[in-house]
Amino acid sequence: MSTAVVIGGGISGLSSAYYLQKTSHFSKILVLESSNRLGGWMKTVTTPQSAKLEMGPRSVRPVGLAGLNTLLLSEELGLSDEVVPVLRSSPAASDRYIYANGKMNALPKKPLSLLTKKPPFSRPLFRYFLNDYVARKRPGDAPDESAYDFFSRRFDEDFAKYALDPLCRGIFAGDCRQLSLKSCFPMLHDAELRSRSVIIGMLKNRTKVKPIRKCQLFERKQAEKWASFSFRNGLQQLPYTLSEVLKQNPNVEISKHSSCSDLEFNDDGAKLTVNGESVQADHVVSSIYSADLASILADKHEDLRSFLKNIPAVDTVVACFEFDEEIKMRPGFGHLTPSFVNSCVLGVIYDSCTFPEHDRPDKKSTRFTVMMGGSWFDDLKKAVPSMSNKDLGHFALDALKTQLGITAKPSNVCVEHLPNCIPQYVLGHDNVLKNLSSIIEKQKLPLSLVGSSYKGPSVNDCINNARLEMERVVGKPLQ
Ligand SMILES: Cc1cc2nc3c(=O)[nH]c(=O)nc-3n(C[C@H](O)[C@H](O)[C@H](O)COP(=O)(O)OP(=O)(O)OC[C@H]3O[C@@H](n4cnc5c(N)ncnc54)[C@H](O)[C@@H]3O)c2cc1C
Ligand SMILES: C=Cc1c2[nH]c(c1C)Cc1[nH]c(c(CCC(=O)O)c1C)Cc1[nH]c(c(C)c1CCC(=O)O)Cc1[nH]c(c(C)c1C=C)C2
Repeated sequence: MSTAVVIGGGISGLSSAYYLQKTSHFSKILVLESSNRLGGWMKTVTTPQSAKLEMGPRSVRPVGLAGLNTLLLSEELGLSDEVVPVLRSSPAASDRYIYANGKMNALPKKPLSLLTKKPPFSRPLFRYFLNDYVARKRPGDAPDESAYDFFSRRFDEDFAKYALDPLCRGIFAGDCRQLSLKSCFPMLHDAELRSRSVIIGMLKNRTKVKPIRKCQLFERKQAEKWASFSFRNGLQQLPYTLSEVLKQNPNVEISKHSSCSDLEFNDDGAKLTVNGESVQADHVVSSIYSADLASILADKHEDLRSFLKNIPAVDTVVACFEFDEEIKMRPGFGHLTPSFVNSCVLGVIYDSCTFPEHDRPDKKSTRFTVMMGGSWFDDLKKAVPSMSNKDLGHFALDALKTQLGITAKPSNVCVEHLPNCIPQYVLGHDNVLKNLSSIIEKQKLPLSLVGSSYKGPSVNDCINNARLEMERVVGKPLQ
């Protein structure tokens, strides 16, 4: 009997177990989750009036191979009729704003609008794109470059400040001056190597994704032109359904309230300590934050630990609001704030515009999410010294007032502090990954590293990277 132990019951751990149980490579798969719920950062709170509040991710983009993989998985899990799509024609897909210089600035969405100067930018956007055409190219072996330096060099510093800076806050809750271009935006990095202009290089590299087998959800997404999607009961429905499907397999055991506190590899595989008891495994899949893995690894794995600890992560505070009235405002997905405008408040999501299906069904209401902290968590601590959920809620409500003019009293407020929730791919991240793989390979450790710490933070990345790694373990493609 051979056993695989998966540490962590978030989307990465559950997808790893799902892909593993498709083969008979292991006769037993044990998923350990330290908390009392599955899903990790994917967490939907349902209010007593049946509104859905997303405390973590809220939508998935069905683009690229990884997006297709999530559609395939959703269909396999029987979730096709539960999908709630956002169409490309919806303002929630096309309209995004930057709150800067005291007002809301719509990001250009039509090619013609690139020709005129649109605040907050000081020049028409096509001028930045001309810069890209004549910009100095760096050799392929040049040292890792920050996203900010790349954008300043290729486009303009103004563009980096007003467009890239908020974008990095809206994906990594991070500082573009510290994030690695190559690790955070590999497509841009590759485009520069391939072409004189990054924009042309990106356009050239657009490949048509084709499913390896019939996928009705993919066909629907193409026909209906989806920009993103969630599920009827919120995004948490995906990990919950995954766990329900896994529980039907007698070879899989999912154990909540099971914290792994020690992990040591030996000649027989691996020995784990779970709630004080010893568990033996032939293979270990770690889906937890890399520095948390470092903290449970035995001293003899110091080489591995030192690289795992080298991947920083940031905390965020998520504040969800529900107002029992219709709040009239410009439609869109939401707005972001550049760090020089308001370091603590990263941005606001207009949830009711994106997923009206998640509003309470019995009366008109409006939901918003304010995201705070990230790389500027210390500034948030200074602004809200108590860091109590109540005070953080008031601080977020103040931002809604200043940035959107909302003065109504919310009927529901849900605030959560998410520690180390977004790993940061800072300069040198690619080297850390190379070192980790090389140690695992050289020492033949029966260890898989999956999860948002390594090769992409999106839900799509987490699921797709879990599949790719499980394929490596079992030595064959898994569909
Ligand atoms: C606020 C926020 C908004 C986001 N928005 C989006 C979005 O809109 N779209 C998108 O695609 N992505 C988004 N993301 C990113 C995405 O949600 C995450 O990257 C992804 O959910 C991470 O999943 P994971 O399984 O890798 O890790 P986690 O969700 O962290 O799962 C790890 C699990 O392991 C458990 N665990 C930890 N230590 C132990 C231990 N020692 N023993 C046992 N169990 C342990 C934890 O309790 C947890 O359940 C967002 C993330 C955040 C935080
Ligand atoms: C704390 C602020 C954050 C907001 N979203 C995230 C954080 C950390 C995390 C996140 N958001 C997206 C992804 C997936 C990226 C992908 O490759 O699919 C992650 C990890 C999606 C996303 N959200 C925004 C953008 C521009 C993107 C990229 C993909 C896309 O174009 O849809 C915008 C955005 N995010 C946040 C806000 C307030 C916001 C506003 C417009 C919050």
